[in-house]
Amino acid sequence: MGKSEVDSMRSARLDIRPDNRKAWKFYIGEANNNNANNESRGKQKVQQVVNGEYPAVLPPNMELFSNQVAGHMQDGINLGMVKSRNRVYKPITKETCGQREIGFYEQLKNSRDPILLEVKQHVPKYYGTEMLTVDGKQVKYIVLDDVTKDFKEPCVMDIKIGRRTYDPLASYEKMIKEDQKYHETKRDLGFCIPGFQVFKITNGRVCRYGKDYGKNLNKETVTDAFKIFLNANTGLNRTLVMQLLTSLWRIQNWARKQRQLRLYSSSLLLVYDARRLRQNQNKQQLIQPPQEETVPRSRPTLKRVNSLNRPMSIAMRDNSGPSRNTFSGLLTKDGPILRGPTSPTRIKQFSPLPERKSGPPSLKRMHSFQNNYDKDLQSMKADYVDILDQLVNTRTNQMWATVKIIDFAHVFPAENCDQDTNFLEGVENLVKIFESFLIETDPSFNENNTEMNGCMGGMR
Ligand SMILES: Nc1ncnc2c1ncn2[C@@H]1O[C@H](COP(=O)(O)OP(=O)(O)OP(=O)(O)O)[C@@H](O)[C@H]1O
Ligand SMILES: O=P(O)(O)O[C@@H]1[C@H](O)[C@H](O)[C@@H](OP(=O)(O)O)[C@H](OP(=O)(O)O)[C@H]1O
Repeated sequence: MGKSEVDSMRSARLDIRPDNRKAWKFYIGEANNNNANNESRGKQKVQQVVNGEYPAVLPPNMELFSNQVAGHMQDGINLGMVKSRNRVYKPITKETCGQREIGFYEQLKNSRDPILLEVKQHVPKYYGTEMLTVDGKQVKYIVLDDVTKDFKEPCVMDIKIGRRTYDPLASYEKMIKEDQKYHETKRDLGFCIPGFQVFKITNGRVCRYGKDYGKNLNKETVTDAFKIFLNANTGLNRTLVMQLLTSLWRIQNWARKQRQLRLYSSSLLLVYDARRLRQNQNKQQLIQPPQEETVPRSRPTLKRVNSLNRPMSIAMRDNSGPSRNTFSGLLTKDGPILRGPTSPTRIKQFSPLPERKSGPPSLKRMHSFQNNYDKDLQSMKADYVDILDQLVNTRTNQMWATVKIIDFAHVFPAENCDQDTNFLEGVENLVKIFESFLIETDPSFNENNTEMNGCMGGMR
């Protein structure tokens, strides 16, 4: 995104004086650091700035959830998410949708079905429902684990999955209304971005981007949105991208297998801790030689990699090679599962805190771009395994980024036992974008990319 675009969006910044009655969902720009985890801040202020800017009269120990980035907010008409300690409370305002969502969580709670047991790992923990008195009215809430609870500076992005975001019972008007929203990204990518917040690692300020920003994105500018979210202005962080991809690959793998659900209008919630990112970046700066620090990581030459068709998802590519041992997209606590010619195999026994013997994976493209590129991806994958090993198999507190599936208000049973392509395609496109970021974080990417640009100009 160019500076002028950022500036023009900044001009849309919302005045956060108490008498301002606009919801922050229209807000784009910087706000005070009103991190909900920062208990020293006044509750009243948090309630004014976030979640629709309408303070609600809440039960004691409850407050508006300041890390809510999308969905229905406290705005004078709708109720927003509230929180208490480590739990968030989602109000049931539409009876049918609410019952459907409760039904889904209850089904997960009681099921022994392997597919449901697997997806349970990717949804927030469910604590049942509770009645609360809000603004003098009795309201039923779904109680969930707050997925931002362990993060000091939670960066949160809501990505609504699917070209189609209405369910089979939607009215004609609802279908039209949904199809008109976030039109370009839904049509071209199968997902849209209704909102996100990011703590800038450079100054600790929180920036929020609402639905109006998301509705104007297209398949090119969506990359800018991700880079803003990932704090990439000082360079994309490889560990961050890898952690998010680890979750995304697992969700993708589940979505490829499952044949029993249709997830309409569900979201993937990407969360990470900017505090940990800052620490990680600082550590990197101490280890890396100074000249590497000055090399810009993101260059305009990324177009080829960012194409939705290329590269194919690494995990998808793996599934297509019957004669090779390849990453299946399935990670277990014992490490990634590889798919061989006959049966799934585990490529290596992971030991805690392994040492990387060689340097980071690199792309080498000397002659044919196509051939070497494919091989490069394969060999890079072996190196990713080392990183995955560190991320997945060691202490969980080393994880400071994850992805959860949320919002099951429009979940339906699958009628013909086939894939939920509407959900799957959105996830796969998202995975491809993050895989392109992973390649971009390869230390030798820029070097090789520059080499390639000399002889491959026509390819872009
Ligand atoms: N378990 C959770 N932990 C942390 N934040 C959450 C959690 N669940 C939801 N949120 C926050 O609340 C927002 C809205 O959640 P959700 O999509 O479930 O609500 P909704 O009102 O049904 O949304 P929509 O208007 O898209 O139907 C999310 O974007 C996210 O910021
Ligand atoms: O992103 P936007 O522009 O806010 O669009 C809203 C979004 O699609 C919600 O998912 C939807 O709620 P449901 O999922 O409950 O249908 C809501 O419908 P609503 O206006 O009927 O509440 C839409 O307005």
